Parts: sequence; structure tokens; C-alpha cells
Amino acid sequence: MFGLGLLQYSVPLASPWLTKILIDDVLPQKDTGWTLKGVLLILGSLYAMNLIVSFLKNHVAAKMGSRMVAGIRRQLYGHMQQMSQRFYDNRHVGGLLNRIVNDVNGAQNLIGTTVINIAFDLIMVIFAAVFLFTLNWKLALLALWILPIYYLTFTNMNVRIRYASRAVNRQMERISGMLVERISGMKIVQSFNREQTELARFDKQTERHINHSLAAQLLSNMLGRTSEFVNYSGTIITWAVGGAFVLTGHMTIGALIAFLAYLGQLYGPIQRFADVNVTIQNSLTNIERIFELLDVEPDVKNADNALPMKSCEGDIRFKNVCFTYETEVPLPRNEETGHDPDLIERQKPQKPFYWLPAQTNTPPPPTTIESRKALEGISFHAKPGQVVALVGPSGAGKSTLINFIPRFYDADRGALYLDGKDIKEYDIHDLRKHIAVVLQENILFSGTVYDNIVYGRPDASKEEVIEAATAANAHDFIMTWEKGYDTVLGERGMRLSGGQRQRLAIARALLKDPRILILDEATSALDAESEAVVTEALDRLMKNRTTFVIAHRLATVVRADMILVMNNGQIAESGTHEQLLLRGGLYRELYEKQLKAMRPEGLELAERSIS
Ligand SMILES: Nc1ncnc2c1ncn2[C@@H]1O[C@H](COP(=O)(O)OP(=O)(O)OP(=O)(O)O)[C@@H](O)[C@H]1O
Repeated sequence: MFGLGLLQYSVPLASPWLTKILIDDVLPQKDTGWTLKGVLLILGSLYAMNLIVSFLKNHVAAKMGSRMVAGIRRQLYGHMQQMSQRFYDNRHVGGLLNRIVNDVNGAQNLIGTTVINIAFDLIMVIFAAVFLFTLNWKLALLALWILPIYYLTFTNMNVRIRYASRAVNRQMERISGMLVERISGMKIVQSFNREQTELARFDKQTERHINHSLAAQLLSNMLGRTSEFVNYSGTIITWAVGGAFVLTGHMTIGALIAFLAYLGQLYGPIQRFADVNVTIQNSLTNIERIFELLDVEPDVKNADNALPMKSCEGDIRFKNVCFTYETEVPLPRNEETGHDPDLIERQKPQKPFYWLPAQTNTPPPPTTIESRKALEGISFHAKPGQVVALVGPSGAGKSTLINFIPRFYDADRGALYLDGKDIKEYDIHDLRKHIAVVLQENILFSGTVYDNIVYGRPDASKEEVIEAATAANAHDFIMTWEKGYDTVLGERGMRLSGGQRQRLAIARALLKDPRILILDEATSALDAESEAVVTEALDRLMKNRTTFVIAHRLATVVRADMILVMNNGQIAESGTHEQLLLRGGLYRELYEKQLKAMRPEGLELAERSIS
């Protein structure tokens, strides 16, 4: 690669020298051994070689750039897979997507051809300077004295361009976050007739993006023109002084022409660099943002010497588990106090001396941490094979509690023991092999029904898949479709009803055959018929597994081996259905409320009138 680059220098460096020979020796027919044919032959061969070398260099650079960028994208995606739910609580999906797509694309501008071209240009500048001094050192000093001015302007403006680029990218992240959220929730936008308001919100955000972009472009434009000024001034000085040298016989015409050509090769890269500088600064910001994400340490990770977990009994003990959600929220823009999250980007960079490059590290816009205590002193023991039902009012902490078992979060205080050992001691992948989760809103991925069922056990045989689907009461409806198991599901399984999606999720969990099952019953969203088939499938799924179920159905609650009644992040009561009813506490209250809800007044009236 480098060899190719060096070969490429031969044309720009040799051709002014050959021009000098043509003008000073060949055309005046001096007897120096050079002939027109000989010089043109060398020039022609150099041009031909240059064409081939340029082609190869660009091809290799593009290939290397694409590979490197794909590598970075993969690393980012892989890193995100290691992140706990806490990380995702604090970030917009759109914003993350923006980093993987937009920032990596931006970085590609630099990593691809630009870096290589800049490296070659730099070497070119050095060679050109050497030739200039060789031709006429006095003239070279005069033509180049203006370069320090360029350097000072560059270092001082560059830092501002970088600040503006950061603001551009942050704003694009906000826009992406907003777009993904609003597009996913388009039904709500449309049902509340908020299209115009949403467009206005989009315009406002885009306006900010445009302003930051224009600021960066303006600075870059100024820098570009400064370098042009340097270029023009250098050329005029060279003509003025060099012309005088030629007139007084201190320099040949050919040497002056060659000098001007080398000067062009020195200013050319500088000019090019100034012109692409905004792209470079933008790319550097993109790279900065990529590393910012890569530097986030996962807060749930494997312990050193994590224990492998071949088999699992499913004995789970919570011991004084406490947890607080901590959400990082940006400080809102406040017109009254003048607080503006972007203000930081508009600050002037700190610079001790004008001639030193400024520190480009700006702190990120200020945020505040909002804490919400979700669980407090949770202790209980679930024996292998038991069904533990979690009940309690909305926001009591039921979903939070079940998140600790597959280690979606780690407890702040207290510990969780699985088969007698702290859950953190196990290898996290091994641990998750023994757990299956069926949630209310089950996510299915684009692909066939078959792919979705085997997701957790790709080595399963077709018979096993059908067996799982049959047990989940899904086989019959799958077979009503023309393509059966090869039916392609749309994004997030759009084409399925709630009950069908739930049953596919149950089949997926059954196939995994886990020791521990986590269920968020979703029967409330289903009609009576679907509820009956889903219920049957769930009951089959729960058999012989330690099951934690956020129970909505009375039948599950009544039959559970242990009921945890949650309230305000604590276990208010625990025991079996009978024990808790006798106690006459919160559980009894909830139970009676639910019974009442199941027997509407109209039904009671009808019953009374019949009797
Ligand atoms: N990601 C989160 N970030 C911040 N707070 C959260 C988060 N998830 C839940 N909370 C808060 O933690 C508390 C417990 O929530 P949780 O979802 O565990 O309740 P729940 O009992 O499952 O409720 P529901 O039955 O309505 O689903 C609530 O006050 C909720 O606002």
C-alpha cells in the first residue's frame, strides 16, 4: 500500500523538474544530453504508471476503509449486547441507532480514503518543500513565510469547528431518538390528531441542527478562504521576487516555472485539507462518540473465574434485595433561567496561548440523575418446581423483582442465591440457558415462524419444534396458514394477533426447556377463547419448573405454592391463598376486588331476579 503511494509521488515530483529541463536545456538546444523524445518518453511512462497506481491505491484504500468500518460497527453492536437494562433505560433506541449507523458512516469518511490521502499529502508537502529549497532557498523562504499565519488561523478555528460538529451530532442523535419514538407510536400520533404538532416539533429540532451545521460550515469556509489567501499571496510573491531574479540573471526561466509548480504542490494539499476540514472534524467527533459508547462499562458482567453451570435445580432465595432505578435525564431547556443544554458547545474554548492548539474536550451537556426506589428488603425462598405468584397494585415492583433472576439488573444491596450460590458467581450465559421469559408484549423477530420458535435452541429438530408448538396450542393455527412453519412474520410479528404471538412465545420457551420460568401473564388482553388456549399452554409450560408469574388470573394465584403480595416495593404479605385469605390483609382486599370485578352488578341483578 505504502509502496503504491510512493510510486504515485513520482509524477508530481518529477514532472516540474522535467519541465525545467525542457525549457532550460531541450528547447534552447543546449548540449546537455537531453532530447525532446527522451524527456517525453520518461514523462509519458510516469503518467501511465501514475494512472495504474492511483487506481490501485483508491481501490485498496476503499477496501480497507470498508472493512475497518464494518469492524467498528460490529464491535459497537457486540458491546451493546453486553449492556444491562440500566444502560437502555437511559438511552433512546433512535440515539443508539444513530451511533451505529450515522456516526460509523461519518467515521468512514476519515478512515477510508481521507486518512490515507492526508498521510500522502503530508509527505508530498515535505518533498515539495525540499525541492523548493533546492531550487532557490531565498525564494522558498519568502514564499513560505506566510504559512505560520495559516497555522495559527487553523488551530484557532479548528477547535470551534469541532465544537460545532459535536453540537451537530448531538442534535442528530436527539432527532433520531425522537423519530424512532414517534414512528413506532404512529398510531397514537394519528389517533390524537397530533401530526401537525409533531411536525412542528420536528421542525424545531431540525432548525437547531441546521444552525449548528451552518456554524460549522461558516467557520470552515473562512478557513478555506484563509488558505486560498495564503496560496495567492505566495504565488504573487514568487512571481514578483522570482521574476526579478530571472530579469537580473539569478535564476533561469525553467527554474522559476518549476518553482511555481512545486509551490502549487505544497499549497494544493493545504488547500485540500482546509476544504475537507469540516468533514474531518465531523468524522473525529463521530469517532469520539463511538469511543464514548465503547467506553461505557457494562454494569452487569461476568465475575472473574465465573462458575460454569451445567445443570440447575431452580432453588432461588432472595435475601434482603434492594434496588433503586437511576435515570439520567438531560436538564430541560429553560427560557427563563437561560439554561440551554447546547450552551456548553457554544462556549469559547480555553486557550492559554494563541499559538498553541486549544483543548478540544468539552464536557457533555449537563444531566441530572433521577432516582426512584423500586424494591426494599425483598427476602423469600422459592423451592425447585414451585410456582411463585406475584400480585399487588400497579407500580408495586413486580416486574422489577423478576428482572433480577436473569440478571437484567443487579441488586444494589442484598443478594440472590440460585442453588445455594450467589447468582453473580455463575457464568451469565450459562445462567440464562436455564431461564426462559414470556412477557406480555412478546417480541418476535422478522423471519419465519420456525426461526422464531427455534430462536433459543437452534439445534432443535423439526419434531421437537412441532412438539413445542403443539404443547403451546400453536400448531393448529400455524397449520391453517398456507406455508405453515415457513410463514414469514413481519417486523415484530405484526401480522399476528395477541393470543397467537403469546402462544409462539410459549412454544419458544417450551423448546428451551428451562428450569426457571418467568411469566408475565397476558390474559387480560385476550378474549375468552384465546384465554382458554393460552391458559392451557401456560399451565403445561409451568409444569416441573420453578416459576415466577406476575399473575393476573385468579386460577394461577389460587393454585400457586407461594403468593408474594407486593406493595410499594416491599413484600407486604406472603403465603398460600388460604393462609392469606385468613389473614384478612391486603391480599384479601385485592382478592375481593377482583372477585367483584368478575361478577358485574348486572349479572348479580340478573341472578337475583331469576331466584
Ligand atoms: N426503567 C425504569 N426506570 C425508572 N423507574 C422505573 C423503571 N421501571 C419501573 N420503574 C418504577 O419502579 C416502580 C416499580 O415498577 P414495576 O414495573 O416493577 O411495577 P409493577 O408492580 O410491575 O407494575 P405493573 O403491574 O403496573 O406492571 C414504579 O414506581 C415504576 O415507576
